[in-house]
Amino acid sequence: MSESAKSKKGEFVRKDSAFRNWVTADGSSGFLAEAGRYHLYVSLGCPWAHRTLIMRGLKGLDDVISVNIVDWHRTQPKGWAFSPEKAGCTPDTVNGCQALSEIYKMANPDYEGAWTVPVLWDTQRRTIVNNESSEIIRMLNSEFNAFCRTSEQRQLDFYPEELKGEIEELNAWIYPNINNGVYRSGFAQSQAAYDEAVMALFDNLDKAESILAGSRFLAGSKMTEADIRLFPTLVRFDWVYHGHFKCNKKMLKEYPNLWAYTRDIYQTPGVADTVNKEHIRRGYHESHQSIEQFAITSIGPDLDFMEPHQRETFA
Ligand SMILES: N[C@@H](CCC(=O)N[C@@H](CS)C(=O)NCC(=O)O)C(=O)O
Repeated sequence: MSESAKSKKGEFVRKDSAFRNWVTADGSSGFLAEAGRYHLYVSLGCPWAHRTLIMRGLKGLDDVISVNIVDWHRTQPKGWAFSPEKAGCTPDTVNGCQALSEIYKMANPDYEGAWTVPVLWDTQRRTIVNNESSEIIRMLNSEFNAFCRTSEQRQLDFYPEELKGEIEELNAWIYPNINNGVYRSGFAQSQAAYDEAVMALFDNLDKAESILAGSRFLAGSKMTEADIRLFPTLVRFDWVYHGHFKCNKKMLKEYPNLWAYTRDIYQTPGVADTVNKEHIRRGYHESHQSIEQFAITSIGPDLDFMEPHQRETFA
């Protein structure tokens, strides 16, 4: 289980991404925003890569930034590979590589970090611009406005000036407790680490549920980056986190507001096409088989055996 992480005391810790350059509208960073120049490598199972596909879809950049999709099954030690013969997977149409590791080596022959998705590749300078999803979505939100399909999509700003502070606060709360909280539960290597992570996860889902009881989106009436970052975790919850990652105190669909909110985002034009149930389910189950060895006892669902049964009304 590399998953770009090390464990101490059985806790799961995610490593930082290595490539941190920025594409800008004016090219001052050395990476000018241009149509057809940049390319995304993603896994449809990966929630971090999923953010980038959602932002690309919402901003109408499908024809501007091309995408390749890796095999849902990440094998060891090869990592992500291209398996165009499998449903929903593509070849590497830009570099003709067999595995994502080759793309990292092209960008930096000395690179020794994890070969993670998403990767934003520059076809002109033939290097990785950035492999940190939170930064890639910021670039797609603001730097490619000249190329959005419609003027409405050009106007869309998921990180508006007046909400920046609130969005940063939401991100700082949601990332460790929910986005990464499911991983901290699923990848825990001790019962104590799991117990702590799973309790915190559900406490924080309760908190999100109460925010969404009073507001359509996390930061008010408009969808923001914070929603785009929460949705990939929620859409995976009942398919994989509930069972495979043992986040099974409740199903997402038992939270009326979180479940309706997830459907609201799913039904937003451009989003449903980014959700692939088979890549998500098979990706987690086939890529993370080793987690079963830790024999963690799951929290189990909340059950109220004292709820009135009314069976006595039968004759
Ligand atoms: N910080 C990165 C994390 C990306 C990440 O961890 N991706 C996982 C897939 S969900 C991966 O590619 N792991 C491969 C590995 O760790 O070897 C981001 O948000 O972009």
